[in-house]
Amino acid sequence: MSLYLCNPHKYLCYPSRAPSFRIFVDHHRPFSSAKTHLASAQTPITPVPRPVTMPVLAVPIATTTLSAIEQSKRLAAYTAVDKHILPEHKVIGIGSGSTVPYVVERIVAQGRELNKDRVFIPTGFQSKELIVMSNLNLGDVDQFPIIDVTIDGADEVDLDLNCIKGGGACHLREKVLAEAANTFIVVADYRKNAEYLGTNFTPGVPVEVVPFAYAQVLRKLRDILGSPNATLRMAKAKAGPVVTDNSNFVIDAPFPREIMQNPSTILAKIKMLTGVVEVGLFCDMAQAAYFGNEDGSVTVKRKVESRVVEESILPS
Ligand SMILES: O=C[C@H](O)[C@H](O)[C@H](O)COP(=O)(O)O
Repeated sequence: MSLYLCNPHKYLCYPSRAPSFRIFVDHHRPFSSAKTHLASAQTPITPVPRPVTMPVLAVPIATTTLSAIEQSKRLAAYTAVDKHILPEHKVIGIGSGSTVPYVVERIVAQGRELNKDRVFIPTGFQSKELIVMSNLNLGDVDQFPIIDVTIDGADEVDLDLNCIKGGGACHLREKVLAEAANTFIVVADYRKNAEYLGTNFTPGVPVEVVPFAYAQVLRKLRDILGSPNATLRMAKAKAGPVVTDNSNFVIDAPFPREIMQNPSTILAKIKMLTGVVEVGLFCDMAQAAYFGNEDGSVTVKRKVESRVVEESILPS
């Protein structure tokens, strides 16, 4: 079998290893409806032009002087890519948020030769655009259900590497890609490195719900599960609620410290509410978290035989 990944900008097709038929990956369809086309080995390769001309390699990172927080995000992202995105890794999950553009920037810097045989799986609209605009090969998790490494941001990470995610409402796809990955790595600035979840990130646990069930889920979160201030997340520049990439709503449910000390317990309870699609608590999923610090060092927390060890990488 040959895998041909059509590059949307240069219209090149890259063959993979096993010969017998070709799979064409159409970069221009929304990833949710991406289709794989089978063709005989003799079929000519037909490029699919992007309907709108977009700049190549336009990873949206400010070129002006970076703030301390942005530098910390970049430091974490660069260090994690250097340690975990190795030449043998061919299927790579790309998370969402403001730290992830630095991940993509560092991957692009590994060079065309390494990246031409790789496929990158997005966790949402933002990361799909990042991948396409960086001239990397786009795939989806239904085509590549086993991912070598997924790197993603987090809203907060606790002592045991449990995470709150979903501040950008991407946690459903993010969790699927984290689960699909042999290695799931988190990158963040120093503000996200906490003892308990909910310490600095106070809006609460993001809960994706199907729209028609939101009122019932909200009521149960408030009255039964102990989050009296749970609220439906409202959009900033649109009247009405935030609508996710999967056409759902998001409830933010803050819980008191005693509940957040056992995130997997509350995760299971929320997940059992009918109408809940996914919960932004990632328990026991990350193998390592990289936190960029203001002094230029990186704090690394990683799992070693089910224990979490912490080390510091000092600025060179
Ligand atoms: O839904 C959004 C994601 O979970 C993000 O990865 C998370 O919000 C962290 O984003 P940032 O890197 O911007 O802090």
